[in-house]
Amino acid sequence: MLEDEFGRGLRGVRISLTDRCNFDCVYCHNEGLGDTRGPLEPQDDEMSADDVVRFLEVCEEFGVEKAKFTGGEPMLREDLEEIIERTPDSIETSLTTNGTFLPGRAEGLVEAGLSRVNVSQDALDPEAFREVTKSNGYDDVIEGVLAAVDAGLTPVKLNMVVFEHTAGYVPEMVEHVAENDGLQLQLIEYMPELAGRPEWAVEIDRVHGWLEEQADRVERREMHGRRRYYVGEDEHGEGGGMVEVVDPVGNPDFCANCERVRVTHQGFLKGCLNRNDDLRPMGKMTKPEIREALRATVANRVPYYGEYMVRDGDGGWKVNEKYLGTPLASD
Ligand SMILES: Nc1nc2c(ncn2[C@@H]2O[C@H](COP(=O)(O)OP(=O)(O)OP(=O)(O)O)[C@@H](O)[C@H]2O)c(=O)[nH]1
Ligand SMILES: C[S@@+](CC[C@H](N)C(=O)[O-])C[C@H]1O[C@@H](n2cnc3c(N)ncnc32)[C@H](O)[C@@H]1O
Ligand code: SF4
Ligand code: SF4
Repeated sequence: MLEDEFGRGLRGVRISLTDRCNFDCVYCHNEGLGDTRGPLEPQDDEMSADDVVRFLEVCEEFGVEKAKFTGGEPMLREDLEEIIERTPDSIETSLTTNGTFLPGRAEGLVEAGLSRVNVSQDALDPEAFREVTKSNGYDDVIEGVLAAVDAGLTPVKLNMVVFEHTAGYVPEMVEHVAENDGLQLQLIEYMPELAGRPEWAVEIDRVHGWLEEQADRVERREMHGRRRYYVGEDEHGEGGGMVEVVDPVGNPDFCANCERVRVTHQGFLKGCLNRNDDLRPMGKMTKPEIREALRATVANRVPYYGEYMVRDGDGGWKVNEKYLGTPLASD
């Protein structure tokens, strides 16, 4: 396994298949790549299925265990099923989607080899949903979640960004997953680093505190050291639901356990979600070139909080002087 100098191995890759999207969520960081608005038709700059598969075959050589397909909206790619089908068998595939295109395609994704899916659902109320996503897709999303559960893409994780607009809906979303088999909830701390609007953030510690009171038990996941709360279980520890908190903002522990690199829709390797100064092109490269680019990306990865960003003495964060103006070790 490839490893960086902080002892973080490379276990997973997150591949953005497009930056196009049929929603316009007010909080969207688009995996660090700017605006999702624009034409919905396929664009020439997107990696082809061949490019993605060639990269995944190199990942297999290095023992990468998991691939996450994301975007933009990855289901706008008509060749998503083909990409999943051609992913090497040793790599587990999952998808993060807004869910609108799952009805009618969920079973095909299973047949292609997809293991599970995360669906973004920020509220159980159509009006609140419309306000956050700037779309009328609520019914399609609900139908999409059901289609995913029926097709066996379980556990289906509902992704909810917790910020000013949605914080009030947390209790009912927790109840919703506790009452419905096959669903789990992922509460994602609002990340202002790329999206701006820091005033929308809510204190994630208050969410942890509330969940601790509700939970029958709490576990820590190896990935990012994320906490998982189990709620509504019966006396035998069965039933109920699982709620995972994704709390990366200003969290050095989260970054210390981050074992993934990203790929942009244009085929650039990216060592950290929050940085765009470490991109390495890979799109049309040969396998030996991809191997070298991947080695270099991993070798140059540094934990964002706690290493690239350090405390500024006023309770905030500043770029570690060590990395100011340092050209990336090449390639
Ligand atoms: N800063 C940061 N945020 C992350 C990271 N991983 C996930 N997130 C946040 O969590 C969101 C949802 O992640 P998902 O794509 O659903 O998947 P995941 O939670 O990483 O993976 P699984 O739980 O294994 O499905 C991302 O879009 C980010 O906002 C990470 O490594 N760093
Ligand atoms: C960028 S979207 C791409 C996949 C797909 N379109 C979707 O919405 O699921 C991936 C995830 O990032 C989350 N996300 C987007 N912007 C965010 C932000 N500023 N803070 C925290 N999470 C964010 C979304 O809620 C979604 O779950
Ligand atoms: S659906 Fe996903 S990619 Fe599209 S705007 Fe919302 S968070 Fe961003
Ligand atoms: S180093 Fe930290 S901020 Fe960067 S991708 Fe990993 S967990 Fe996210």
